[in-house]
Amino acid sequence: MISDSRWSWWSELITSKKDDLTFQLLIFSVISLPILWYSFRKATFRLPPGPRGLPVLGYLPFLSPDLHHEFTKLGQRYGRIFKLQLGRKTYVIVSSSDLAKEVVRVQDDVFSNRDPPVAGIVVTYGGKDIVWSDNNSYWRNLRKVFVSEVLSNKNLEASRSFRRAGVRKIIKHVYETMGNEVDVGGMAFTSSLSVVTNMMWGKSLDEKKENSNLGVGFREVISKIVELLGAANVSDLFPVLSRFDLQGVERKIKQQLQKVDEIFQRIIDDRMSVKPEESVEQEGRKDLLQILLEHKQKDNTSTFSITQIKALFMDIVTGGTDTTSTMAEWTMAELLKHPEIMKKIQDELEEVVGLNNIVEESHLSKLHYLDAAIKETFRLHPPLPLLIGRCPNMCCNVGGYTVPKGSNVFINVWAIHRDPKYWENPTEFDPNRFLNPDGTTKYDYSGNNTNFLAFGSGRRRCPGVPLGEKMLVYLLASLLHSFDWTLPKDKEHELSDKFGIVLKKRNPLMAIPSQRLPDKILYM
Ligand code: HEM
Repeated sequence: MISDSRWSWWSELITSKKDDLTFQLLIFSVISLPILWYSFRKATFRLPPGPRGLPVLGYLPFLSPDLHHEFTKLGQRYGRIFKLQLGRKTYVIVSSSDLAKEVVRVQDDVFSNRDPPVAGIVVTYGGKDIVWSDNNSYWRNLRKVFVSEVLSNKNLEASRSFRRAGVRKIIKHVYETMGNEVDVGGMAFTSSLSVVTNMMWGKSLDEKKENSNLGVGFREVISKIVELLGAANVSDLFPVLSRFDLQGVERKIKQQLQKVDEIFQRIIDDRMSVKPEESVEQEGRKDLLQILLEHKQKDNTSTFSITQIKALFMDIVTGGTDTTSTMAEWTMAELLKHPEIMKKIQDELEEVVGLNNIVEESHLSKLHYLDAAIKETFRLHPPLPLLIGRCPNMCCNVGGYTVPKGSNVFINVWAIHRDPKYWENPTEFDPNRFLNPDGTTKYDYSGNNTNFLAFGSGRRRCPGVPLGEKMLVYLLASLLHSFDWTLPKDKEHELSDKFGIVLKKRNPLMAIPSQRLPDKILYM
C-alpha cells in the first residue's frame, strides 16, 4: 500500500511535471513560432524597396505621365529593382541589364505571362491574339503559325512586291508635295500602314475605288486604337471598378473595334468567295490572308478560326505600323540634327544603289552605315521603352528580392539604353558605336545581349522583327535616297519625347523634301 501510495505520489508528480512541461512547450511554441515564421518570411520574402504611397491609391497620385523618365529617377533612388503600388496592382521595375537578363532569359518561363489591360482584351476579340495571351498552348500554337508560316523567309520573300508597292506609292506622294513641309511621322504612318495592309490582303485600302474614304478612316481608327491601348485606365488598376468603365476606355475601344472588324470581315468574306484559280497568288506572290486561309484549310485538326485570323491582323496593324513609323520619324529627326551623318548615309546609298536607280530590298543588307544609324536611334528612342509588362506565374527571386506572383514586371529599356555603365557618352548620337572595324554592324535585335533590347528578349520577344526591320530600313533608305531633307527655318528642332505604349516625339517632325535623283521617272 505504502509503496503504492508512494508510487502514486511519484506518478502524480511526474504527470503534473509532464503537464507543466507540455504547458511550457505550448507557451514557448505559441510565442516563438510566429516570431520564427515572421523572421523566416522576412528572410525569404523580401520585397524590393520603393516609395510609400497613400492608402488605396498607392503611389498613383505622385506619378507624372512620362513613366519612363519617372521610373528612371525612381531607379536612381531605390536601385536597379524597385516596387510601386498603384491602386490594387503591384508593379516591379527593373532597370539594369543583369537583372533584365534574369527576368527575360534566366527565368523567362516564370515571367512569360501577361496582365492584359481591358482595352487590350476587348480589341483582340477577348485576348485571342499573341500579344495579350498567357504563355499556354493556345499562345504557343498561334505564335508558331505566325513565325513559321506568316513570317517565314519564304513568305516574306513572296510578299516583297506588296512592300515595294507601298513604298513606291509614298515616294510618288512625297515627290508631288516637294518643297512643302511634310509631317514625317504622319507620312511614315500612312506608308507603314499601306505596306502592312498591302502585305495582309494584297491591296492597300485606299486603292479600292469603292473604299477610297475607307483608307483614311482606317488610319484614324488604328491611331485611336493605339492611343487607347496606351491610356492609363482606372479599370486596370482597380479591377473591381472595371464594370463601371469610369473613363469610357472600354466603350471607346469597342466602337473602334466594330469599325475595324467590319473591314476585316468584308475582306475575308471577299477572299473566301474567290475561286482558288482566281486567287491573289500570282507569280509566287502571296499575301498574309492567303497564307492564313491556306493554313486553316491544310490543318484539318487545327481549331484555327476566322476570329484568330482577325486577332492576328489586329496584332499586325497595331504592333507593326505605329512602331515602324515612330522609328522612321525618330531616325529622320536625329539625322536632321546631325546633317553630317545624313550625308554619310546618302553617300553610302549613292555607292550601293546609284543615283540612276531606286532602292530595292536586295540593296538593304549592304547598307551598313544606315543600319548602324537606325540601331543608334533604337538605343536612344526605344519605341517600347518599358517593353510589354510580364506577369510572373509564381513568387520568385530577382536580385535578392521577392517578386510576387501576379505582379506587373517592366524592364526599363530606356534607362538601360542610356546607362553609362553599358554605353560610353550615352546621350550622344553616334552610329559608329554599332560598327565593327570591318564595316559590319555590332548588336542585333535578338535580345541575347540585354544591354540592347529594342525588340525585347526571350520567348516573348517581338516575332515581327524580320518584317519590322525590313520595312523600316527599306522606307528610310528610299526616303533618304530619293530626297534631300531640310528643316523649316523658323521652327526649333528639339527631340523631346512623350510616353505612350509607343514612345513618340512630343512635337511632330516637320521637314522639307527636295529632289535628289536626276530623273523624274525614278519617282513614278
Ligand atoms: C520597329 C518595329 C517594331 C518594334 C520596335 C517592335 C517591338 C516590340 C516589343 C518591344 C515587343 C515586346 C517584347 C517583350 O515583351 O519582350 C513586341 C511584341 C510583339 N510584336 Fe513587335 N515590334 C515591331 C514590329 C512588329 C511587327 C511588324 C509585328 C507584326 C508583323 C509585330 C508584332 C508583335 C507581336 C505579335 C508581339 C507580341 C509577342 C508576344 O507577346 O509573344 N511587331 N514588339
